Amino acid sequence: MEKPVLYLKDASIFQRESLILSDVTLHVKKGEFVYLIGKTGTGKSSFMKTLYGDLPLQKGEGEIVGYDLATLKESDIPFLRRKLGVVFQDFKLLNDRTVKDNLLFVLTATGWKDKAEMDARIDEVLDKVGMKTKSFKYPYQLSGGEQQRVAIARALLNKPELILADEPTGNLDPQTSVEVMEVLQEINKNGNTILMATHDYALILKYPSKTLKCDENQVFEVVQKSV
Ligand SMILES: Nc1ncnc2c1ncn2[C@@H]1O[C@H](COP(=O)(O)OP(=O)(O)OP(=O)(O)O)[C@@H](O)[C@H]1O
Repeated sequence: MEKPVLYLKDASIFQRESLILSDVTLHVKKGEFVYLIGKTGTGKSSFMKTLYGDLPLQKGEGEIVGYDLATLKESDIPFLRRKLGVVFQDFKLLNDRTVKDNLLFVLTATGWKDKAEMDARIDEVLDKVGMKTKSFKYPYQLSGGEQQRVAIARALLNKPELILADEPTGNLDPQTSVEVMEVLQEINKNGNTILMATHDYALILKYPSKTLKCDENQVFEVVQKSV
């Protein structure tokens, strides 16, 4: 059996001393699209932060893209993040540079050297999200949906083993949310594994997939009907 991209066993998620989620056990396999849902404050962001190394896993077992979360060191975090693509609600693009330069910044920071290879990779990821013709624009010249598509392209640059998307449609109107979701669906069809935190139930109904729910300090899988 192929090793899961992510697994947690009896894991607890804390914010300082407060227990946010306890006894979390789950697997995400290569190629899956998994939703993480739950009301505001139930711990979705804390859960995501633990996965990308922003919060330590203090109790239980966890492995993500080959990294042991319980023994993760500060110095491992940049390497872990290279194997993950993280997408945030507020896009987090650098406003003082163009789309292309936003992506070049990441490639340079992650050790790419060859200019032609960098250009080709940028073209490739922008093409995947339908933004190839806008590489010269500044983020503030783009709509929210376009900015999020650029952020998704940025997440794809280093061919991540897992994409973590924390409320990627949270700042977008319903129509634009669907457009961004179409991009994520397409990427998933091409083999990318995606874990997406959301409270947009309309999207889940439109694009049904495995769904984990945070509630009362627990995470459990729900069947679509009871979402
Ligand atoms: N930096 C922090 N320090 C202490 N407690 C925090 C911190 N961040 C979040 N919390 C608490 O942890 C709990 C879970 O918050 P979290 O942001 O993970 O929830 P969420 O489900 O992602 O909510 P939302 O949908 O509003 O982002 C909340 O009770 C919150 O008050």
